[in-house]
Amino acid sequence: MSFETNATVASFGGKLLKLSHTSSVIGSKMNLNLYLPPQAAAGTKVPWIFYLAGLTCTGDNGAEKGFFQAAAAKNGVAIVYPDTSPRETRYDGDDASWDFGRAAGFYINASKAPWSETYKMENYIVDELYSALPKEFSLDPAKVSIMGHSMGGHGALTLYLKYPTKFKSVSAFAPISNPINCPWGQKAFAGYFGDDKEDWKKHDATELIKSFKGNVDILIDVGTGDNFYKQKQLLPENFEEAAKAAGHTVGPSGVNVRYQEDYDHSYYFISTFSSDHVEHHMKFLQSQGDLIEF
Ligand SMILES: N[C@@H](CCC(=O)N[C@@H](CSC=O)C(=O)NCC(=O)O)C(=O)O
Repeated sequence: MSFETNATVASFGGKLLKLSHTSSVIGSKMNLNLYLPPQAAAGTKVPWIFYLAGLTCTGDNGAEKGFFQAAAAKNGVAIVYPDTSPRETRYDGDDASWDFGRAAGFYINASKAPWSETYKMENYIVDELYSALPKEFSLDPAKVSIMGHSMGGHGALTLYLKYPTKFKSVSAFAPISNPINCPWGQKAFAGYFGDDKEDWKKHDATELIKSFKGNVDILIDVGTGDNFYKQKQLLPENFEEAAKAAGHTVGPSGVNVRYQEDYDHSYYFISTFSSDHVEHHMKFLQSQGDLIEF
């Protein structure tokens, strides 16, 4: 597979590539952004982090408003910003609401028709992009981490917990932490999987942490002024409680949920803490080359 580079934008000494490709998993064209830090220019294979965006987003939201590039350039790490759903194949009702269908792919492989034909964002991330990107760009195939926001935070947590050997570390901003028990998740899972709630549990971070045996050094930030948190769409406490009951450490160096006073759900919140998240991942992704200060 090859990626087409539609634009190259200079950013913090590195380059943001606006890419498209024909996805064999999704079955149509997909767009994404890839930030390559200055250290990648010399051909050094740098570590990289997926940033999974939330409902209504494309790969542009995080790249334009997350402020990840400053910390990524300093630490010599690349950031991949995929899209949030298939775009070209259209189904009845895919635009009927902003929390299901287009731009709401939930990073799962749908099992219910018609979504099951193309809504395979899980395989798109963990198989296709995971293996194709390092073949074409200066990325180390063995040093990959994952983070995300809201629906993308659910994606990051669940993909890490499902595929712990693929990702060195995970973090999340305001993640949907227990989708089977919140309105967003219940709507999406009923639509993409049908009514078997036992099946839903396989895609729920709070359920997955109960039987997870690996490393749980997970950074999560949640704003106390986040309206979606107040409306109980995020439920981070359920994730903490399940982790604790399963014997995992809750707190620094464990499941570390930081409740950030007054912050909301927006990219003002994400950009405030984005460098903390890059630094968190760098504990697990050995830094390449010297730090660069801007
Ligand atoms: N249209 C909605 C608000 C949608 C929204 O807030 N989306 C968030 C992610 S929510 C969970 O996944 C987002 O990241 N938006 C893009 C942005 O750039 O802020 C409404 O009307 O409430």
